[in-house]
Amino acid sequence: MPDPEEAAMAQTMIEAAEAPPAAPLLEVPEQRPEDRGLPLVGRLFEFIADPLALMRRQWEAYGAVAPLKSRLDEGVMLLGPDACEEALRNKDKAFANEPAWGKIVGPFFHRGLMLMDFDEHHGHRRIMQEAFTRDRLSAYTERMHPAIAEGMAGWGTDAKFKAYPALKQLTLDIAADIFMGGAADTSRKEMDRVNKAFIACVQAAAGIVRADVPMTRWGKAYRGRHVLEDFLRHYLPAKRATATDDIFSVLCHIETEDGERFSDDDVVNHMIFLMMAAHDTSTITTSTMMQFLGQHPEWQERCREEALALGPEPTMAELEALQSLDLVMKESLRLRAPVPLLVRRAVRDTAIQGHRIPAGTDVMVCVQFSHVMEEYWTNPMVFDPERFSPERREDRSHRYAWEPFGGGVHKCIGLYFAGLEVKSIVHRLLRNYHWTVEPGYRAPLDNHSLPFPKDGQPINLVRSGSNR
Ligand code: HEM
Repeated sequence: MPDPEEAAMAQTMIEAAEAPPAAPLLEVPEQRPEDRGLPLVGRLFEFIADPLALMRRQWEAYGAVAPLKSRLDEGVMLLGPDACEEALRNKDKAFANEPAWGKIVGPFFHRGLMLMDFDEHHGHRRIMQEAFTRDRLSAYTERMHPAIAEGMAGWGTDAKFKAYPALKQLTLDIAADIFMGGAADTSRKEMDRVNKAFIACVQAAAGIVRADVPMTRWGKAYRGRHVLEDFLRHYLPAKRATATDDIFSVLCHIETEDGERFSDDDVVNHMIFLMMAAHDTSTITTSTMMQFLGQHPEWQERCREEALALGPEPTMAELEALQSLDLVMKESLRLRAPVPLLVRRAVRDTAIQGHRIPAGTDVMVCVQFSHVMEEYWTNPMVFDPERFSPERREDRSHRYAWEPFGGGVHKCIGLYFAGLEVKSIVHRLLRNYHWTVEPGYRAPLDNHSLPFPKDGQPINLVRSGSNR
């Protein structure tokens, strides 16, 4: 009997010998002089003004693999789901996260899961997976409802309600409970300082001076990181001592089947990253949903009917079965991906879509552009949640046509958590409020870090129920 492994290897060799020779690799197109942008920062300001417009211009000028170079960086933009898929699947392990994300958020979120690579990332992800099992998610959901009810208690009727800052505060309050399990030793004033420290870290992504210089975004973030570390280390011994169902305690106690656990440093680093990863993304998604529901009363009513059919504190399974809300969430994530672009660095020579990508190249995986390409979506700029319905499933036009949570080994580990949090918030809003937004309103986005509405996203909010 031939050894099956040897037989398979022989078969592979025969196939390789018979395969037509690989086509020679193309070079990434030369950047046109008019696309050089400003000295040093290149096209940064063009990106900040309108990322999608820049992505579109690049696609039209160069196609799926577009040069984006400045005096400091050798970059390539990947446009369209084929190119994005190749980079995110990372078949030959040529792309690393740490050197790319590290340049943007590194000192403040170092050793967070997204900033780890290859075997180390795999090891940490296996442990962290234990914090996101269905049982755990179900426990977080139960805890979330009272935190949301309390956070929303102060909201009243207001013709110019600023939805974005209110939701940001709400998701911070939820995080204090679900992630931290409360912070009994910390006064309200001290907690505000911690929140500010956290926000300083998040905002560092848009810093132009990338060093510890006082008063700059990075300077503030360096100090912020210290505040966060001190805060978490203060509570660490108590969290290690007693297992509770907040994420901080869970990270202290989880272990894999092989008995692997997080060290104290790991717990602190993962906590800081997790809070960052969960916070702005969920806030942006919720506020986008509020905008579209305010502009499309028929959808708001449809979602409200489903919300009223359930109690005020639905279980995880009930939330997952809210069909209309799910369609609205997917469509909102499509039109405004909270993370519009992912970054990688080639750590060895590789190729994307037949183009040579030398080691050292920074690549930008342009998720948001895939979401609005006419090749994959009908009337892509129109809010049409039904496109995700079982009859249409436009997102199936390509495996990476809709990729708000990324793909490959770094795909968002919190995507189910995010769905539960966002839906729990909107569920309660639908039961207690009606709201409208001007049909022609377009949120003026600040794109320095993740895209948020600069005007706070005013809505006309009318209270219609009493914490039901
Ligand atoms: C709507 C909300 C969210 C969106 C759109 C989102 C999006 C993403 C994306 C695009 C990535 C991939 C980054 C990359 O490949 O470079 C990612 C990774 C990650 N996300 Fe989320 N996220 C959301 C909510 C959350 C929440 C609620 C948590 C935690 C509770 C979380 C934790 C993480 C972590 C830990 C990673 C790194 C995973 C890894 O590298 O293995 N995210 N997220």
